[in-house]
Amino acid sequence: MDIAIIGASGYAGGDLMRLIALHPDTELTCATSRKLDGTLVSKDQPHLKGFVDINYTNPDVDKVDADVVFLAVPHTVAMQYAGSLHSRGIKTVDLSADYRLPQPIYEEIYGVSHTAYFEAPYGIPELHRDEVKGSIFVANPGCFPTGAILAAAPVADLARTIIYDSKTGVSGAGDTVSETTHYPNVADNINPYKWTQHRHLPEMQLEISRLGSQASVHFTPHLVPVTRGILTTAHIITERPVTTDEVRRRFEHMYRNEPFIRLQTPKLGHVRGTNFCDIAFEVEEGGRRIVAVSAIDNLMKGAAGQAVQNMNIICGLEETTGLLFPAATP
Ligand SMILES: NC(=O)C1=CN([C@@H]2O[C@H](COP(=O)(O)OP(=O)(O)OC[C@H]3O[C@@H](n4cnc5c(N)ncnc54)[C@H](OP(=O)(O)O)[C@@H]3O)[C@@H](O)[C@H]2O)C=CC1
Ligand SMILES: CC(=O)N[C@@H](CCC(=O)OP(=O)(O)O)C(=O)O
Repeated sequence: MDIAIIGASGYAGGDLMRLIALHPDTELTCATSRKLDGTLVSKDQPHLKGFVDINYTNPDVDKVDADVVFLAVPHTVAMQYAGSLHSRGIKTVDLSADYRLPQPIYEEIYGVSHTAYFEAPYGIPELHRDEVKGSIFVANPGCFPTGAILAAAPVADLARTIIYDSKTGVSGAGDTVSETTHYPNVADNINPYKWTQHRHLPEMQLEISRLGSQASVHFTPHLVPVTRGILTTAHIITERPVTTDEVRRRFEHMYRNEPFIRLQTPKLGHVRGTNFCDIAFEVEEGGRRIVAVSAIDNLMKGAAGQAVQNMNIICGLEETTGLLFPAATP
């Protein structure tokens, strides 16, 4: 299958190229960057030398001819491309936020009018596999929501309140340097940000309610001095006392056939560079609080890895193709 990546020079685009190069059924035929138009990809991303030997091109979406297109451009930009791809029936996985939310919520949170809205499945395959399967356009979820939703999903309907506390690596901010991501401001530091109103909160709220839960959902992210990874601690306050056995049964049942969910102590080093989401939980004495923790790589299960998982599904391939490998650790 021919693959085009719009926004290939970014962090998510870079990981997509790595995965597409190793995938047995795909060939990268188009990798776009406006700033690097005409440059050999491996000159910009030397780790891909020997794996990707095409030049970046300027994006011209009406001329994109591929079996699958990945949109790895910022939110509000993806919608400029999505309408044309959708109407031409080209299979697309959008890594931006442009199709993750109902239009009115999107417009309120992102402060823009949506110019090419249509409904798309929310691409967490573990929760929406059948919808993804029947679609040609998938909204790949946000990185924080992926880890947060998977941590609480098996017990969401038991919850009265869910409080998410996440620690994220700096690559989540993309490859643009800002004061927040400047090395001396990140190193040896932990910085909370958007304490109560992060733009990913509505994604979490919506998915938790789709799981049959009335819980109120809260979220605070922290920037930590690592490059990749998100560790999320979910404090799940329950409506009634629960037991460890009951909670264990729920986690084991929901994730019994999921190749990318591993029920084991979550550590960033064990998922780095991979599409795995590691999850563990503990029930507080008295059974009124479940502490569930997840670890993902924000650029993999949080972006490019999950996008390839979704591509495999919409293309009728084995879901794990090109994605089953362990982390390099330590
Ligand atoms: N980083 C992460 O952990 C995650 C990122 N995402 C999402 O994936 C997408 C890409 O993120 P990330 O790789 O971090 O971002 P980067 O800033 O690292 O890369 C953005 C890419 O988009 C291109 N681009 C930017 N503006 C435009 C434009 N107006 N038209 C065409 N191309 C454009 C850039 O190249 P050029 O400017 O040269 O054209 C570059 O290739 C975003 O929507 C992001 O929110 C999702 C989950 C996690
Ligand atoms: C560290 C950092 O800045 N992280 C980003 C989220 C990562 C991301 O890319 O968000 P999407 O998945 O919606 O694209 C943030 O907090 O806004």
